[in-house]
Amino acid sequence: MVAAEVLVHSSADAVAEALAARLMSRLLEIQREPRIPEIALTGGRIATQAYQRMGQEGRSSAVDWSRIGLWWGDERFVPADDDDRNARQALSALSTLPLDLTRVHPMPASGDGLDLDGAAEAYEAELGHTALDICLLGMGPDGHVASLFPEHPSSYADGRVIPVRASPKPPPERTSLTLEVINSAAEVWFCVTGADKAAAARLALSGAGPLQVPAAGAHGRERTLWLLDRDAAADLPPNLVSRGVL
Ligand SMILES: O=C(O)[C@H](O)[C@@H](O)[C@H](O)[C@H](O)COP(=O)(O)O
Repeated sequence: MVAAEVLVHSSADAVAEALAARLMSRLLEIQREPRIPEIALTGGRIATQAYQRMGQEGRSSAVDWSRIGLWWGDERFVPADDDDRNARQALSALSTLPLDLTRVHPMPASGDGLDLDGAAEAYEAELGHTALDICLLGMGPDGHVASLFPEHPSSYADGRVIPVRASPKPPPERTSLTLEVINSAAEVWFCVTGADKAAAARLALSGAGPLQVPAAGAHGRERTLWLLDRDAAADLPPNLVSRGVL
């Protein structure tokens, strides 16, 4: 497994700014190969702030927004027009960009004609074995990533896309990629801010078990990047941060 790179920024805003800049730069690099980047997006405040920044600055960048595949790491199983939908938040932030919607793959919403199991199955079929270039992840204060929660059936489930019931964080019904898919991505990028994440960040970066701390089990094949603010990094061992590498 490649060592995690740990980068600490001065504030949550700086993490969002860095995430947006890094994403745009990496998208451009992949397009120049030339290839269509396939990216799994996350929900969460910082990622959404980064998407807003991309929505504002992206048009003047050299990124070809019509040649990007967008997927989601997890989704709340609520109606498509519910503001809680990760996809709705991201796509509203990115609405200024000329995305090719045939390459945009939100997870099914409730009311789309599928029950929760059917929604997970349909997304698994749609995703197939798409080679994800980057999987973005937030992390909850409990160490959850996507909708894989500690000591919860979601963290034990087999499969590539799973239905999640009785989520400890509302809403209770969700769909989620599993670690099998997340860890097949070339790169996994975490964006984690706030003092309430400090303990989980320490555990995740110190070899905790993935059933107890799902974030500990997420890593990219080629790169695992942690973008944190000072508050979230406060409990990390100093050697980890100063060397910048685990
Ligand atoms: O589906 C969800 O409930 C969220 O997407 C959640 O998984 C989020 O990514 C983390 O809780 C981090 O969120 P913040 O970055 O806003 O703290």
